[in-house]
Amino acid sequence: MRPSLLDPLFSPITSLAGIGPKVAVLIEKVVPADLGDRAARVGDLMFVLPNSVIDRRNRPGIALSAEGAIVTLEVRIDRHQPAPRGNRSVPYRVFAHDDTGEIALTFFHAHAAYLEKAMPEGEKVIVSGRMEWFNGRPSMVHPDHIALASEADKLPLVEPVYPLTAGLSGKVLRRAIGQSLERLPALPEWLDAELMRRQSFPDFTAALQRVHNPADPIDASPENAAWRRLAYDELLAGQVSLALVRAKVRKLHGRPLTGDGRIVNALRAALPYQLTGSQQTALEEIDADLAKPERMLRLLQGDVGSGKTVVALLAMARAVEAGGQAALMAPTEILARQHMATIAPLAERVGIKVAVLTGREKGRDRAQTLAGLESGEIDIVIGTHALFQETVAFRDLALAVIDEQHRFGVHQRLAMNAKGQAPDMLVMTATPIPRTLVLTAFGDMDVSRLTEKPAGRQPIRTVTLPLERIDELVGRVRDAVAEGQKIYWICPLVEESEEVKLMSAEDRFASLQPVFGNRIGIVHGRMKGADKDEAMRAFKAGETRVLIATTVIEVGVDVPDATIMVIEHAERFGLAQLHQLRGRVGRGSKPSSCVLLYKDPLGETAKRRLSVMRDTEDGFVIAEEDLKLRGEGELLGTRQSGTPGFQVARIEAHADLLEIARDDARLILARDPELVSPRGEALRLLLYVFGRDEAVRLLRAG
Ligand SMILES: Nc1ncnc2c1ncn2[C@@H]1O[C@H](COP(=O)(O)OP(=O)(O)OP(=O)(O)O)[C@@H](O)[C@H]1O
Repeated sequence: MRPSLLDPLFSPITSLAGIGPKVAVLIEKVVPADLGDRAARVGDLMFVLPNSVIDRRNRPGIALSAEGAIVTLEVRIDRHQPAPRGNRSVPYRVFAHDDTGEIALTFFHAHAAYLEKAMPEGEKVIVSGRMEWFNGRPSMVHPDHIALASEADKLPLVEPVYPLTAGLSGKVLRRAIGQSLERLPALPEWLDAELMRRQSFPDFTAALQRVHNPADPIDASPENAAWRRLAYDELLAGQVSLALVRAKVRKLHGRPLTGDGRIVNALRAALPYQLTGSQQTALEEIDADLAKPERMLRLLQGDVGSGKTVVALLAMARAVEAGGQAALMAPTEILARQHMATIAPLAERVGIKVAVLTGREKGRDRAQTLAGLESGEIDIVIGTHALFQETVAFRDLALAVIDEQHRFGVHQRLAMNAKGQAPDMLVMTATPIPRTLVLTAFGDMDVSRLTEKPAGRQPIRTVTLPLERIDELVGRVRDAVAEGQKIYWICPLVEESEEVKLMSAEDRFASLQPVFGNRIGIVHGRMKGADKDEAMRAFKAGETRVLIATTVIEVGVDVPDATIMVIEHAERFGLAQLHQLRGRVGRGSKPSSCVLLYKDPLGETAKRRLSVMRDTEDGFVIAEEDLKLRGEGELLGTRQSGTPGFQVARIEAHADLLEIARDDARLILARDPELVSPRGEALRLLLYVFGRDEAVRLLRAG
């Protein structure tokens, strides 16, 4: 049971002043925690850390302020010049001066009453914002801060800048974060005093305060002791939790799984292709693990399109051959059904019975599947997380395959499994993460890598095209359809509150339908499950040739004869996502291409991302570039800043802490395996603070 001390951090953010359900949805987008199905909590807000700071200590005076610089000015207000009635293009101007010169403070669509109150004529006022020159005269358009000189202490000197999303203002977010810090209870120290001294770590609360209320820009940087302290806490929580999971998982006895090869060989013979060398090697490694009496905990890592599914299938076939059952858990419903569609025909040819189980299976079908799993009549079940969350009883689950694609946080699921039966575990990931990250995200699992693509694949030709030239593109797509090709056309998710006008998937569908008639389909997240299935089926079968889609198709969708991928507003997507999306084509033997449609003007980071995409198809190279470009925070709706799987730690800045945390965790658990000493008790709190509840539950009296 979670100590009630922590309750304030676990209440929903809507319990904060000024946060209604709508704002809450926006805040959930910038919260770095992997929220999964849950709503954001007050405690998640503490870890929304600044991307950068604005230094407002620069007070050069009007005449000496450089154009474009952020400055703070103490001025006397001379005169208000309201905008003329009925002409909204002329701004409201406030003229003011200091000892060095004069300035015009400019406001569009201004609220006159507010401005008069904030800047009374004749008064001294402090304004802070970006200096501009207009018609040769100093001006400031919409100062960020305005305060009477007598209330100067209300102005932040160094202001943190947080990641934002359309519709969410920095002010609202800052207030919410401020409230979360106020609710933080006094917590006992969980770190070793000697380590804190050596690293100059402040205590947890002080560290959060310093990062959110920097007195100097350095206070809010990841290299600073305050941020490093928080990163260390997170890494330690991760390492302790992994160590706990591992200890429990390994304790549960496994059993050797071997077979006579009858089913596996028949399956291999039924495949329409030869396995690649690395598929072959991965299977040998898996077979060797399965044959051992200990439990298998293996990660199968392979870039998009490298052919992980068939490896999973053959591993599951081995488990079945050995007399057990197997389960495959997919990250999305579409993917679960797709796996079902590819696996079922092959499996049935060799006498394996397969069923699908997701939240959508209801009534008699569901009851039948559940009964089949319990009796052992069903050999392999494919589903979503519903598989493990519910009380699905197996006769004898021998192997669980978890298709993580590019999600992280697998040890929650491992922990869940540590309680029940003790199946061998194979985790599949398409994220080409560097070794250090494998260690932190997955612990010391054994790793198999698919390093080559199936034979006969051709490179994908990637081009970038400005949105204005969309007509040319439509012409080319029309030709491609006439030749019998299949085209994905991806549109970004659009929020209702979005100010910038973007084409949504539905708008794009409507605009292209006159061109393509009944050869065009659409699939997006808000459609009903059955409609999504139908759209995918029609595209797969070739009834539709152009599929307009949102990123619901990003993960793992496999239509091998699709050859063109159009990504609209490519500048809005992260590199990892672009790579995943592009990986939907180039999966067969025909040449494929990817068109990145972008809207000018492109920011520096976006430009860089698109050029990386043009230059390489190598997932590892892309992952590394991605890490470098992260944190620049110009993306919408995606958690961009930081290292995937972490809220606070940045692998570039904190890699040195990782090893220390790992050794620390080992030492702690060697001395106090159930975390019952005073420090152990404090560490339990740390685990909760970083969302490692599953790990605490594995402890005695957890
Ligand atoms: N050895 C092989 N030779 C030829 N084709 C193969 C081979 N292995 C797999 N394939 C085919 O390659 C395609 C991609 O395989 P699969 O869907 O398993 O990829 P994946 O690794 O899951 O990639 P992603 O992460 O992009 O979903 C499938 O159409 C599959 O049938």
